[in-house]
Amino acid sequence: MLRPAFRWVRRVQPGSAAGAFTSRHLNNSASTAAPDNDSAPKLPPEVTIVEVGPRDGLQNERTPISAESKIGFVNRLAAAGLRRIEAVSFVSPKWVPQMADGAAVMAGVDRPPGVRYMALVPNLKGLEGAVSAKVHEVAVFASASETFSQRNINCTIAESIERFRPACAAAASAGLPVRGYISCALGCPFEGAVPPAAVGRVAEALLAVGCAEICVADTVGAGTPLRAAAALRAAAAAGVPLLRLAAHFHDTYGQALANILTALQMGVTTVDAAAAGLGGCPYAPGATGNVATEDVVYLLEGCGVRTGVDLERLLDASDYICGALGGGRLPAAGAARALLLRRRAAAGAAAQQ
Ligand SMILES: CC(C)(COP(=O)([O-])OP(=O)([O-])OC[C@H]1O[C@@H](n2cnc3c(N)ncnc32)[C@H](O)[C@@H]1OP(=O)([O-])[O-])[C@@H](O)C(=O)NCCC(=O)NCCSC(=O)C[C@@](C)(O)CC(=O)[O-]
Repeated sequence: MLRPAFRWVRRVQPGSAAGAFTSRHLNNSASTAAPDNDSAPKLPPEVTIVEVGPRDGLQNERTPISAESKIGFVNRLAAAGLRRIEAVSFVSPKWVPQMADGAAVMAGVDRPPGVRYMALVPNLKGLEGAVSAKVHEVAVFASASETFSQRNINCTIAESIERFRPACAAAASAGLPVRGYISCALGCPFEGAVPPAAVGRVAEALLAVGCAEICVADTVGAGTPLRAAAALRAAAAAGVPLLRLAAHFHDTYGQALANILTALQMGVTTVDAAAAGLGGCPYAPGATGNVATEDVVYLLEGCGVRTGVDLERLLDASDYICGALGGGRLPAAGAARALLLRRRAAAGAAAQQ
């Protein structure tokens, strides 16, 4: 059984901010107010959502998206209250053409106080691009699976760590904190099951090269709560403090929210999500989108956990990027889809009056 390391509970009082949130977004037949009884999940009072839509969400889109649209998306996410946004990557444009305009995107985004932009970098060259673009944080990305490492960044896990070493040193000199992703931590599209011990080894190596935060990532979105807990426990046992662990779950098998609750009950307080559930990795066949930010906000605020995100403004961002992607794009499911459809129906009805 999973034993929560932390026992934070925040109960929602009628009329509180979280209560007001639920009444605006629910039908009369349902309520997300946290039950005032001992069966309520033990959750932290607040959670940081790292918005990865502009990078992980868009990198796999086949049709080129203009820098202007990416900038409009990022600015709306910041306006919605998201305070850490993975906006771009500086990777080889031959490998991921969609992300080739990272410098132009970063040159165009608003920089409101308190908003931190992050860039994904695979090596020193990428780090140099990120520093020039004046991001606030960078992320390197290793894998717990050898095959995925080869397919995604064309080197072994050990070689990837050696590439990160100079990049992390240069980031430290530039004053940029580094996040280290562990991709395929809950399973690999090529190797299948990934042992938690592999996650622990990579976590230890990423810490050793200077990563300040370790992000356990379910790249294929096939993990379940027990597998999520085992991977997070392995990273924690390798020496990563719970408050420096982040959870990144794709939702291919519809397990992401359950996995997030598990992570939060263990004491993790940082989770990744992408507006409108965008996403997928070009080198992870079969994997679909990230857990939708709307779904995470809806769940957490409904459980009395503060996210700082304004759901209406988040929908502005999702509506905007879905429009830019064209083809009548909508989130696949969940609160993200329901809320966006409801908003569009209301706008349509208002236009007819
Ligand atoms: C790592 C490499 C570069 C190795 O690629 P390579 O071909 O082995 O390396 P190379 O050093 O021979 O470089 C090839 C070319 O790329 C250039 N290059 C080299 N580095 C850079 C750079 N930073 N920025 C711009 N250009 C770069 C380099 O200069 C050269 O250019 P050329 O001489 O041929 O004209 C390549 O494999 C790569 O860029 N891979 C990135 C793949 C990627 O972005 N995948 C998606 C992100 S990972 C992910 O989605 C998972 C995650 C993090 O989200 C977690 C989760 O969801 O679970």
